[in-house]
Amino acid sequence: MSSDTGSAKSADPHYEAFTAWSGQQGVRINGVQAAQISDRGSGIVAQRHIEAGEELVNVPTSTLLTEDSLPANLKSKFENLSIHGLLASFLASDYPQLKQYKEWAATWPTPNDFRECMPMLWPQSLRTRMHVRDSGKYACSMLPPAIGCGDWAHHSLVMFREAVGPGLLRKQEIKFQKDLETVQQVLPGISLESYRKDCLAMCPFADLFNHADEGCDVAFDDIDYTVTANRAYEPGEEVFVSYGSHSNDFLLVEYGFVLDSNRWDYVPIHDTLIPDILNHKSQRQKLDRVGYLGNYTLTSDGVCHRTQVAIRGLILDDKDFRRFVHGQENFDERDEAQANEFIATKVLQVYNWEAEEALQALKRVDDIGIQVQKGIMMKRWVQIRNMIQRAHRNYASLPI
Ligand SMILES: C[S@@+](CC[C@H](N)C(=O)[O-])C[C@H]1O[C@@H](n2cnc3c(N)ncnc32)[C@H](O)[C@@H]1O
Repeated sequence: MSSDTGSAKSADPHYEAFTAWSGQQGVRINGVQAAQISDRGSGIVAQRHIEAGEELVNVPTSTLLTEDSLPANLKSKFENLSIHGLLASFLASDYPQLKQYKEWAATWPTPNDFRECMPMLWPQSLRTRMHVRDSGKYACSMLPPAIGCGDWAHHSLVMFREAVGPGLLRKQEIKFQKDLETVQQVLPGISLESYRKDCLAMCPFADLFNHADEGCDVAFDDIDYTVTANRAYEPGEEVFVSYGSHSNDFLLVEYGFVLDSNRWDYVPIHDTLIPDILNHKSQRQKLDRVGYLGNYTLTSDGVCHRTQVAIRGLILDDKDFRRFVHGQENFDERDEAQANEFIATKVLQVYNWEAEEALQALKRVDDIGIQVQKGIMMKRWVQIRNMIQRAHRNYASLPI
């Protein structure tokens, strides 16, 4: 499930039975149906012309599978378990209450679907590689920096690894591991594979909508969950909702796919600023005092304003720095050129080098069992490289 250019065909019989079952639970479905979409499993398509503002799906809140719908004797067994953990324990268990979701469960992703798309389940050969440098061999990440743990291969960053916090994947793994340990103490027989089918709340039928960076309107209260058309749709067209304003790195770690076109996409560039800016106490304090410490990002349009401030902290004297922060800068071409030079060489060239290296290393991965995973990762690195190269045009006259 890796792209947003899929084509639709009718869903298999499981989905017909699930649609009928959803109707029996009180779910109203209007003008849309489940369909199989290449590269993203199932999805929802328009059955007929749909007008903007039409209600497409209405799900009674009482039919959602949430913490509240779990058996009391399951919940009472656990303290400090996340909702994800509780739901996963229920789905992995043999509680008789599970039987009522039989038609729904037949449409859930298989363990193999998870193995293919969720980085948490990818083998080490796709996560880490050894990088040889004059002074030795380093284990570095093949995952994009936002996802991995700061294990960059670039020489300017190797010595600052410790300063880089855990990436999105590591944070997810820490949470997962903590929940799993709690669950295994209480239910020692639980299988890891079934437990991994993780969730927060499950919403019958509406969960079939795939994500786009802009989608239908979703409203939710104590009574119902409704999806309303944000624009007109033609028959056969896929109808999306938005899971949130997420970057592709986040979508990859949490949902197992990246969008081809994502207006919310960015990459964090904190790490690349560590050697020159963030590793120096006085610079950190200076930025902290004005509220500009951390959260530095890059999009195809260039670095964010916070990054510009961080770099000005390095190249301007205190007086000019304060003026810059307050938007009263005395524009000086030399300062601008110095900042551009810093961005082009210290941020973008470093990141571009990392992307090229990771792509080369990924090309060499020839394990036949992980070609889908490799494809997703290469796609993400190519996106990152393109983002860097487009941004670079703003700061240098020659291409990277
Ligand atoms: C809520 S489900 C949507 C229904 C799902 N496609 C299915 O077959 O059951 C979310 C999952 O669908 C897939 N997905 C959603 N939007 C996608 C997209 N734009 N491109 C690729 N996969 C997508 C991802 O695997 C994601 O974890």
